[in-house]
Amino acid sequence: MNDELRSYVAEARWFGGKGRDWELTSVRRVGELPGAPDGLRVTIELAEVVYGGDADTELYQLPLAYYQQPQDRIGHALIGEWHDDELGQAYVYDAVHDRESMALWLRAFAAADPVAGGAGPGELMFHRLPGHEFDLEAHSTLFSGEQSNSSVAFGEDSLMKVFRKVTPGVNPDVAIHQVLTEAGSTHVAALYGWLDLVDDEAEGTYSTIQLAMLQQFLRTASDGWDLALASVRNLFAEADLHADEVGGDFAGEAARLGVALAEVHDDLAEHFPLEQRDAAVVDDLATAMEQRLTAAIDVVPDLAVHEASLRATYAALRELDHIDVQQVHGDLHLGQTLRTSKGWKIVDFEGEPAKPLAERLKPDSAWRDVAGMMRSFDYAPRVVALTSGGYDAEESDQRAYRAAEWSARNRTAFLDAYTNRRGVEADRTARVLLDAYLADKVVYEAVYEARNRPGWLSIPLAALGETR
Ligand SMILES: Nc1ncnc2c1ncn2[C@@H]1O[C@H](COP(=O)(O)OP(=O)(O)O)[C@@H](O)[C@H]1O
Ligand SMILES: O=P(O)(O)O[C@H]1O[C@H](CO)[C@@H](O[C@H]2O[C@H](CO)[C@@H](O)[C@H](O)[C@H]2O)[C@H](O)[C@H]1O
Repeated sequence: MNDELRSYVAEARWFGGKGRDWELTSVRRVGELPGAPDGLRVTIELAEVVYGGDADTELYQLPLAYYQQPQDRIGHALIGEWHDDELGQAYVYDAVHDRESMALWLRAFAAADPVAGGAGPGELMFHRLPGHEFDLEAHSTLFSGEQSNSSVAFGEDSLMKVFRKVTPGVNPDVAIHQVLTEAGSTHVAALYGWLDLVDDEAEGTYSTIQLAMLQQFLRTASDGWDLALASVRNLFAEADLHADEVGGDFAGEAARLGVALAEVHDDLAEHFPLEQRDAAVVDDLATAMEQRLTAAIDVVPDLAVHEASLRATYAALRELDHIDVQQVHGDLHLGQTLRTSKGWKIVDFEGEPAKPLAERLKPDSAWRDVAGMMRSFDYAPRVVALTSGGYDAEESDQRAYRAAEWSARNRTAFLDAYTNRRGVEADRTARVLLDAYLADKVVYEAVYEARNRPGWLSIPLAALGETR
C-alpha cells in the first residue's frame, strides 16, 4: 500500500483511528469528476482501514487531485507523487484544498437533473433540489476548523460537506436536512443537493454510499458556543451585577434556542416515524446507561464516587411504563447552533459519529437533545472559569458562584421555552427522562474529556458533584 497515503490518513484531523492499531488495506477509485482540464484528474477514492487485524473496518473518502505538474499554490496539501494510468507520474493533492478541483464538484451539482432517479452500479450521482441557482464563479475555501468531515464554502453561496468516514446507507445529515428543507423549516440551512455513490464492491453487494452534501451558506452566522462564552465573560467582568443585569445576558437567546429546538422536534415528529416504546425498551435503555457507566468508571476512576447516585437516576427510569420516541438530532450542544440575522439554526444532524449509521436514524427520546443543550449551558461558564485563571481563592469562589448563576438562568430559560413551545408538561416522567439523559451525557463527557482534553475533565466531574 502507498506509504504516502497512509501517512496522510494518519495525520488527518478527520481520521478516527488515532491511537489504535490499524492498517490501510486498500484504496480504490470509485469515481472521477467530469470536465477537468488537460493535466488534471479529480477522483474520489475510498480507503479501507482495518483495526487490529480483526473485522473492525472503516471506509474513508479521499477526494484527490492528480496534477501532471506540481502546484505551488497548494503545496501544503500535497500527499505524494505516484503513477497515474493517464497522466503518468503525477503530483497528488487533497482535492478539498484545491479551487480547480472544487469548481468541478460545484459544476457537477449545478448540472444535476433535479428530478433524476438513482445511479447505476459504480456510478457517482449528483442530486440537486430545485430552487437554487448556483454561483459557479464562487471560489472555494476549506473551513479551517474541519473536524469529523471537510466543509468547503463556495463564496457566500453554498457550503459543501464532504463526509470523510462513510458507511453504506442513508446519512442522517442528508435525510434530515432534506425533510426539514422540504417542510420549510426556518431553523436549518436549506439543503441544495447531495452526492451518492452506488458502490459495487461493498461486501459483494450493491449499496448506496452518501459522499457529500451541499447546502445554503449561512453568511451572517455566529457560533452559539462562542456567543455563550462571550456572555459569560461579560458577567465575570461585572463583579457586582447579576446575570439579568449585564449587557450580554444570554437568557433571551437561550429561550429562542428552546423555541427553535421545539419547532425542529415538531417538524421531525411530523415527517419521521413517531413511536411509543414499551417498558421492556425502557428497561433496555436503563441497562445501556448502566453499562456505559461501568465502562466509563474503568476509564475515569473518579466517577466511582458518583456511582450510587447515577445508578439511582437510571433505576428511576425503570419505573416508566413507556417512552415516546421520534427522530432527534442526537449530538446536540451549543457548538451545533448558529445565530443568524434570521434567528437560530441547528447544524450537523449526523448524530453521534461513534455510533453505527443504522442506529443513528433510529427514533430516540427528544429529551436526549434537550439534555445535550442543558449540559452545554453548564459547560460554558465552567470553561470560562477554568481557563481565565490567575485569581485568588476568594475570587475563584465568586466566579464559581457566578458560573452557577449563569448556568441556572440559561438552562431554565431554555427548558421553559422548549416545554412551552412543544406543549409538553414538565411532569415527573419528563423529569425522570431528562435526569437520566443528563446523567448519561455527563458520564459520556467524562470519558470524552479524559481521552481528548484531560485538562477539562474537572468540568463534568464538578457538575456531577453538584446538581446536573
Ligand atoms: N450552512 C452553514 N453555513 C455556514 N457555516 C456552517 C453551516 N453549517 C455548518 N457550519 C459551520 O461549519 C463547521 C462545520 O460544520 P459541522 O456540520 O459541525 O461539520 P462536522 O460534521 O465536520 O462537525 C462548524 O463550524 C459550523 O458552525
Ligand atoms: O461536536 P462533536 O460531535 O465532535 O462532539 C464532541 O465534541 C464536543 C466538543 O467539541 C463535546 O462537547 C462537550 O464540550 C462542549 C464544549 O466544547 C460542550 O458545549 C458540550 O456540552 C460538551 O458535551 C461532545 O460531547 C463530543 O461528543
